[in-house]
Amino acid sequence: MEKVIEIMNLTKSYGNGRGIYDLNLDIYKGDIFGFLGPNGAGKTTAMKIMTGLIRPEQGDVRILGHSVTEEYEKAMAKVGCLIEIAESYHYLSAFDNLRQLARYYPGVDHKRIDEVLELTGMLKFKHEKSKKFSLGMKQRLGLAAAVLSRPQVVILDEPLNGLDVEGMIDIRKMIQHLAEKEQTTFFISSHLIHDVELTCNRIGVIYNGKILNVENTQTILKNYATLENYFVSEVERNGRVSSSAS
Ligand SMILES: Nc1ncnc2c1ncn2[C@@H]1O[C@H](COP(=O)(O)OP(=O)(O)OP(=O)(O)O)[C@@H](O)[C@H]1O
Repeated sequence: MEKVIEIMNLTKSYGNGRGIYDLNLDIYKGDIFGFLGPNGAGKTTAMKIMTGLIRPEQGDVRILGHSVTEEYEKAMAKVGCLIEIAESYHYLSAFDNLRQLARYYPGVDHKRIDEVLELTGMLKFKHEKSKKFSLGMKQRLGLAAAVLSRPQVVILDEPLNGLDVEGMIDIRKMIQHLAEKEQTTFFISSHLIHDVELTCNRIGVIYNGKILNVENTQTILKNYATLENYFVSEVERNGRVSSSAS
């Protein structure tokens, strides 16, 4: 199986002693990988390093064979991402926001813009200015932007932030559609245990800055019936639960 993302010995500690410690993960082509952990576990820290927003103290990340710390542009060439806030030009419509972005990608035409607006449930708001959008609509537009260029790898930090139930279902369908039809590999962080169970085919549990385990979703459900049972069991095996993913 082709390794698309390799996270090797990744370490970053903040002044307060928190952070991530010696993270190791391999993500394979076509994976919808769920990076599951409670608040403060270290998910955003790892993903900021993966997308070059902060530098690690130790270790590295390779995406499609290129080091993020040494060959940043090559590593990110085929990556779409949404980390923390979904930014947009407030005085432009959803369509015009994506048209601006499309200028950087020669293969992206108006048909593709409509396609990603449809996939994210935003087609009906195509001509509305983003300043009028709710948090969930901004998030959907951010997700449309992340997949616009048909990236081979998509890195999403808490993609369901601000989304209602319909939004969660739309985005889950979009992720599964792109993984199947465009062989896109997804790396998705979340503390929403139920959604990770329904969306992801492999799951890594991160807790207090350390990876506890990585397992196929099918195997987890076969052995533990629910992802929640597995999560609690993994956390208890590695130390008591002091907070829980919900
Ligand atoms: N800039 C910073 N300075 C100091 N501590 C930080 C900084 N950024 C994060 N931390 C700490 O590092 C730990 C990991 O934070 P991180 O944001 O990576 O967690 P997370 O898993 O993404 O959490 P959440 O689900 O709440 O977004 C937390 O304990 C947090 O308080």
